[in-house]
Amino acid sequence: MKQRKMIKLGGSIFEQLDSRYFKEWKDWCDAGHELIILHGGGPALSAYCETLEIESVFREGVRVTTEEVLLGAERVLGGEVQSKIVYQLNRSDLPAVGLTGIDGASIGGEQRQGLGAVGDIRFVDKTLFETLLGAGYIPVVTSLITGPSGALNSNGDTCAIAVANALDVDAFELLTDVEGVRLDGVYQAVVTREMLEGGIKTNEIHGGMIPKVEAVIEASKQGISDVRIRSGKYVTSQGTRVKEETDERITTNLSTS
Ligand SMILES: Nc1ncnc2c1ncn2[C@@H]1O[C@H](COP(=O)(O)OP(=O)(O)O)[C@@H](O)[C@H]1O
Ligand SMILES: CC(=O)N[C@@H](CCC(=O)OP(=O)(O)O)C(=O)O
Repeated sequence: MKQRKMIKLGGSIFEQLDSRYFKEWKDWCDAGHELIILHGGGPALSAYCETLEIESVFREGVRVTTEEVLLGAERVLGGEVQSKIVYQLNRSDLPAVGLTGIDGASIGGEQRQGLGAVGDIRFVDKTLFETLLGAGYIPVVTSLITGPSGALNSNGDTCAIAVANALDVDAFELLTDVEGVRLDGVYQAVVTREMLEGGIKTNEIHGGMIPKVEAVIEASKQGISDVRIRSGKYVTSQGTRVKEETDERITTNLSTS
């Protein structure tokens, strides 16, 4: 049966992504399944800001987005980063189309108070994504969304789970620069939602890992069966899988190479 997978490609990883992922995705698509990619680009945006001597300020992993930072986000996330990803996919025989949440007013929201042009997602209109998927394309989306008076900057992980929910995906995978979620000092192969919530409370899960963990908790609550945070550096990494509530099996092996 045809399955649908959402991959969130972290900005921390896309420059060092294991090229064998393209083969994994090609095999997935060749088997008749569908793929949608949502990408960030936080480090590239911070580098752009540094060049212009704009300070990058984050509050709990969320970038304070002044008007000049927003312009940078449009240039860097929707421009430079996205075209590189789309180019690489096309070159790997994976037909990709780059989009933001402004295209087709596909992702919309409200401005969050106190952080400048940061957007909280209120709706996802899946029409454009479904049209592209139905025509055999891989939508490659970044987390700029439609606000009441222009573009707003959203967190990539939060955006990924919102789109994944709207598209009713079967698998939700976040690729980042670490091999999974570290709890009690160890990268975990399988975790429960309770373990993740505990890790946020104790602060062992912090910074950019917080929106990822919140996204996988939400994915698990929505009943998505295959939910994981995985290293983009090694295609062999199985990462951290969120245990299904009904699944009693515990996997202990965590492989990276
Ligand atoms: N408990 C944790 N386990 C793993 N990584 C963590 C944890 N807490 C914080 N992190 C940090 O989260 C980072 C990944 O988040 P982020 O840099 O935003 O990635 P991305 O650009 O892929 O979205 C890791 O590099 C790591 O430093
Ligand atoms: C509001 C907010 O924080 N937006 C993020 C969007 C990019 C992102 O999420 O990039 P990663 O996937 O690399 O973390 C930012 O400006 O950095």
